Amino acid sequence: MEINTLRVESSLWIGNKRYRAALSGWYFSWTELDKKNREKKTVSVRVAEVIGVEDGRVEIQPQKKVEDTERDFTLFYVKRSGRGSSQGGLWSLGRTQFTCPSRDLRDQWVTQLRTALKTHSPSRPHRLLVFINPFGGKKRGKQIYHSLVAPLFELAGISSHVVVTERANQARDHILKKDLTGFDGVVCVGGDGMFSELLHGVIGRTQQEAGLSEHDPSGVLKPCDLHIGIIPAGSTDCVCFATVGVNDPVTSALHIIIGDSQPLDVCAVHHKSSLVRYSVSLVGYGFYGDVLAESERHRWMGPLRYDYSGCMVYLCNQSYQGTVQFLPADPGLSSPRDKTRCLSGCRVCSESTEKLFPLSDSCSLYSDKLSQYSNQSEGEWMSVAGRFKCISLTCMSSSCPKSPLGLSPSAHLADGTGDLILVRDTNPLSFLTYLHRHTTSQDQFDLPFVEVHRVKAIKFSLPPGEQYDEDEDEEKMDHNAEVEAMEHPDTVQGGHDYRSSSQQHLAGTGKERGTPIKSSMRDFLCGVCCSKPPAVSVWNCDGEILPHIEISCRVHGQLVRLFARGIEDDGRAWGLCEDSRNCKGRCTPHSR
Ligand SMILES: Nc1ncnc2c1ncn2[C@@H]1O[C@H](COP(=O)(O)OP(=O)(O)OP(=O)(O)O)[C@@H](O)[C@H]1O
Repeated sequence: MEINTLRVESSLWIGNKRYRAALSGWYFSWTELDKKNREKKTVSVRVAEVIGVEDGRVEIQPQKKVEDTERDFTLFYVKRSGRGSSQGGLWSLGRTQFTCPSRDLRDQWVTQLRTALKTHSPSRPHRLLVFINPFGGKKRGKQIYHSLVAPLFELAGISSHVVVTERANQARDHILKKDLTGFDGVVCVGGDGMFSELLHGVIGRTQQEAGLSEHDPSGVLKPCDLHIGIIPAGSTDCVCFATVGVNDPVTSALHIIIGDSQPLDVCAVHHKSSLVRYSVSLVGYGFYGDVLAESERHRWMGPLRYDYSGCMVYLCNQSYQGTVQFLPADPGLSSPRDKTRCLSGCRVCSESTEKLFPLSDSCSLYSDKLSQYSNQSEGEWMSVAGRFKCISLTCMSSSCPKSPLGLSPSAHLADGTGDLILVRDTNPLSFLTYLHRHTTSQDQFDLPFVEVHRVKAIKFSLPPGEQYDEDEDEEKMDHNAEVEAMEHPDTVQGGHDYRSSSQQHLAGTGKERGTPIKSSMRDFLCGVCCSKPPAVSVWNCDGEILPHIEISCRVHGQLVRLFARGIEDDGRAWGLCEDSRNCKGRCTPHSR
């Protein structure tokens, strides 16, 4: 065996087959040899994707079994198992047992592989703070973590501190208030609601420590160091799907272990001068707000409630008046209709990093950076007024299993912009065409009543003279919450109320609401049976109803980092890119 810093090579056996194994640079590979020493098939594993190397013959599933045979070692690594299927980004744990000619050689291989791992994969987490929502999705959070994820963390030498939540917002409060020294990241086992708790905790904590206010709508926020990991176990896992490409606990655990890092834009939503919420996927008014408000009344239906409510709200055929002002993003960088996809290693996003943080050198820590627009000139605001079926702002494609290309197929995860989609009032059939196109590969923006803009910020206001009395409604809302508590004491009990638990957490405002569904807005379905349709809708902010209608939103480029790498291009779904100016082989054109 030749050992130097560049290359390690020797014969190894897998079962009774002989291989030539080599560790060189970034790869460990083994090539099968026949009796005449001719090379057959080669398997190559990136060192950065090796999960662990163990002495002996080791199994970890269904439970850990170690047979400490002295000439064997076992390699665990990331295996891409979904190629060519609908599960493009699916990863599993690969395991290969090697037999060496001698014990000495076995020890040398194990040492060299472990050293290579440290050298080529320096940003792996060592200690994680894990929050499990025991009630999320099908209530399998604890089981998913302990049976699928914890054994992988143990194998990779990651120590984790686990908190099983007992109330809504416990994870957010823990991150905001407790000592987090020594943790390299926070992980949630749950759905989008749990992710949102971690998002608010991590952003709030970072701003607190930097002495920055979150309430100034045009303020600068500091990007967060602490990475967020998502183990999908909710009824809606859209953020996981949009950043990993698949909702699978093992795939997400493997991304966390190898220390993948995906920056993510975050939209801060303000009402006047106070922060309402942060969003990473959808801030939507009209149809999407109404569907959420309606679905809250049918929680007992489980995930089916969204389909049911979608049909009901569609039948109501509502539209709403308002004025949307927006600050366009630089059209020279990218456009929502350039037919590219933001995939792993996206060039538009990496070029945006230099633009977002021009003063920091690429090696410096994110903690030294402040998010964009701190001192850039803002550009000119534009304005569109009218009657809309829906108004949506999304910071990512918002793809999900039901809509594989998403709300805005060419949106980017980390370019500091969001896509504003305005769907003007139209007849029910045309609106159905718009909705249906989200489930196919047809262009939903290629319709005369739809416009889409890539933006840095937006403001929404009601028409002059039709200002909505939010204060009065808030009073009604509080009153309603009290009435509801009296009528249903079993469902509205302090912190243990699961039904109301997925509601508003207003980071930093100190204001938490009993129920966010405003009394006068609840009746929007009356359009079906009575003649007076409601004048206003509600905002759906990543699956939560906002307590305000007149809001402003600003996109903060790359404000947080996830343990993910974006959707990997499996060369199947999107075809090949040849000359698109923006993608250069990274953002490939989608199949339209
Ligand atoms: N122990 C708990 N009891 C009640 N609520 C909790 C608890 N832990 C977390 N929550 C809240 O539950 C909400 C929903 O959780 P999560 O997103 O994990 O599941 P989900 O099934 O996808 O939710 P939803 O159906 O609302 O999309 C979150 O907003 C979170 O704040």
